Amino acid sequence: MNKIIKGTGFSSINLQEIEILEDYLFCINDDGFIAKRLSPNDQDYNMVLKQARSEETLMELTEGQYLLPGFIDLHIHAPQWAQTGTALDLPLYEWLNTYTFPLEAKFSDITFAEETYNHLVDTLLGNGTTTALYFATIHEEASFLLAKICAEKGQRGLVGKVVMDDPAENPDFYRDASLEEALTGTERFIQRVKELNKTTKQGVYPVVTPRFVPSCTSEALEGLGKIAAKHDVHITSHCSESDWAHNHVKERFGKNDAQVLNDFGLLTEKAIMAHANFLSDDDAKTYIEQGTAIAHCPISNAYFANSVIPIKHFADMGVEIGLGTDLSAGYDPGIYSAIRQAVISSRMLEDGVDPSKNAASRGRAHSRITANEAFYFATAGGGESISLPVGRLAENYAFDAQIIDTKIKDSSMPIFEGMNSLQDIFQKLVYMTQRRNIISVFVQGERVK
Ligand SMILES: Nc1nc2[nH]cnc2c(=O)[nH]1
Repeated sequence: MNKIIKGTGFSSINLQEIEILEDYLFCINDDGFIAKRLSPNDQDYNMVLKQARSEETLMELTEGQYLLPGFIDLHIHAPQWAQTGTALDLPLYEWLNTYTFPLEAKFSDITFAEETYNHLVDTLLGNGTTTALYFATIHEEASFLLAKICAEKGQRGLVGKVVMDDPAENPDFYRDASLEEALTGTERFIQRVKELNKTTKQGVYPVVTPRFVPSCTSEALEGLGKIAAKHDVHITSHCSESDWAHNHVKERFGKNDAQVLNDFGLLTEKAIMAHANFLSDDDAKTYIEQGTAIAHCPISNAYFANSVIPIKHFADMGVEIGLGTDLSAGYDPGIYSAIRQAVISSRMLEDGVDPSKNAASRGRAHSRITANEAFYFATAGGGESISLPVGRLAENYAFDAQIIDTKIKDSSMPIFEGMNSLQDIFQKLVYMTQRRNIISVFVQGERVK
């Protein structure tokens, strides 16, 4: 074994249940997978422990330290890192045109891209995000640079070079030069990232990325669907995010976003669609049939989605769901905040928000999710969404993990001797971990923080 980690970890079994892996040994092989997981009751436990000690391959967590799976961010606009924490005062359409497109246009400058992307990937790893699905920009070089930075820093990156080719919908200063260039550039990008992946232990993956239906011509959407099928790659986009975006697509095509994307071959097992607030039940059934996932972005939804997505309803139907920060429509680079906001927003949907209405008609019943469910979305659900063996501290999964130290200096974690069960501690980790508590991060068995 390459290394053996001894400690207490938490990992999702399913949406509701968390496994408490008390004092387990996690045996990591040279390829960075968990080859074996041993509990203190297992016969081999003491022998493996002794051997690891003598071979100096053992890493032992100390008291107050816990292991969690690394988080998976299913929706993040890398160039928008530069404006994160600002510009949240306008509705989606105006926000895109006033702030976001002018910023993204600057990524023709590779030096600016390098500075922004290095800082972002370091920040995400520091916050426990071991896998990220990125929108880059329309620029091939800057998009490829982002994939290279992920590869070098040890993050599992899924990177999309964005397509937005419709002259009627995008500004002159920021759109693809032509349909032809959008499609050939996408194919070239896919080939370059696939080549890079051959020498990247944790994997980097190209993603077909029509920005959203309103920004693309039908020819581009059709071409991208064909390219995704030909190269068997991931697909991402935005779907039915806001009143404006949802209605715009309906007016143009006479049907919902999800059905349009499906008609163009853009809803597949490897497709991840951000937001999806206005999905109908028929749309959700299409997602389930195709194996397409929702990237739930609860913070950004509070600013731009005009609604709270009934995420519990879609989870109960069986849609695959993960979480996204949606920088910079969301302001926090860490998935912990997305977990917390997912719970809070679902509670507000269930109870309703207008105190002038009576309680019985104020909210939408059965909408709340638990911390366990939101944690599932951030880990195992994210892994299922991208069809990769990540998001669990389980055998045959990549060892992507974060070590949380609850006793570190200046920690704000109220855990007192003998007061808290491990179930309580798990909840405190979910609700109260801050960046300073995340003392180590591993991706594919390699320590990256
Ligand atoms: N939240 C969000 N929605 C979008 N819809 C199209 N582009 C974007 C974007 O950059 N952010």
